[in-house]
Amino acid sequence: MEGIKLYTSRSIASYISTREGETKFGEKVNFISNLEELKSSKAKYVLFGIPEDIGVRANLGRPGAANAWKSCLKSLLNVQANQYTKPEKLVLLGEVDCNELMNKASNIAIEDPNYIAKLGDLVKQLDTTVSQLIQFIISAGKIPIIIGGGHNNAYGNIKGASLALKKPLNVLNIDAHTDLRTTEYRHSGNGFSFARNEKLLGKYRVFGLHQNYTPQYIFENMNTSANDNYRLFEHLILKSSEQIVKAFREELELVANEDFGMELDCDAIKGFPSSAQTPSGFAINMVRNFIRIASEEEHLKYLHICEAAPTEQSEIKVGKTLSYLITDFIH
Ligand SMILES: N=CN[C@@H](CCC(=O)O)C(=O)O
Repeated sequence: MEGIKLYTSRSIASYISTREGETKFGEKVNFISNLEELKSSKAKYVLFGIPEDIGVRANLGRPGAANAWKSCLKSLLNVQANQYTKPEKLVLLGEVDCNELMNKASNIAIEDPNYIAKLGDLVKQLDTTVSQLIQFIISAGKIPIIIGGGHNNAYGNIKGASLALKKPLNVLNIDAHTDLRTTEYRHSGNGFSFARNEKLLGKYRVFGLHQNYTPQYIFENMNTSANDNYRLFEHLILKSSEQIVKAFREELELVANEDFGMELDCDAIKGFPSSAQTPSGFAINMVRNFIRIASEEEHLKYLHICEAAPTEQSEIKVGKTLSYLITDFIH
């Protein structure tokens, strides 16, 4: 398959700070030298990154999501390998090679009247690689964990999973936004619209949607849709932690009786460095609960965490948060 950079223990060695008497996550994680090896691997989960923010730029958002994967790796590989973190359950696959597409995106002048359309074409090319990779991993009987990148990659995830399973896929999305925008061009705000139009998406639920950032036409479409629905963050604000967890479990029940994908847009997390950062949202620890609860579902087919956009100052916070979420998921 083209467009994938596979990692080896050597290629990531410089990220690991070893310590005598201790074993780090990066020293115990599994690697593969070609994709076919996944089929015989004992690991249940396959982790890879998509270091791009082309879809975010095409959606006029704040770039930076391209750096989330590197921040994640730097932290994750230095987590302790112990009875709780379980690196042996994971294949560290590598990354979708986004260099060429990112360079092309940077060479499009923002004054170009077709700026967004041209970025959208690049997002479509990325969609092809992401969907092929997801289809391959799920067909091999593994659960992909995808670290974005923009939320545009939800489309590739859903398409790949749907092709592997030969049916539309349910999705639960923890997100401040629906990403059901109109479909003139591909970008990070319309991955679910494209998946819906192409009949790849089954039931779609958005958990923690922010009323301030959802256009009225999207509310109207969702209110009349048999398959799309949402729970507003504003309806959860006054609830206790137990009630919020209960609400999450209720949402999960609505999708998890069939195969489903789990999406987490980091802009749902309060004050988190992300493409559409907001001061209001779920606490990190609450999101850790959500991921752990979801991970127990037998029909869960993938986890996608996207739109984290670290700066130099916030790199450690982002990397550690993503690492917690990954280890919570594979525990
Ligand atoms: N994936 C993010 N989608 C949001 C972005 C909002 C923003 O950048 O402000 C959306 O299109 O609504």
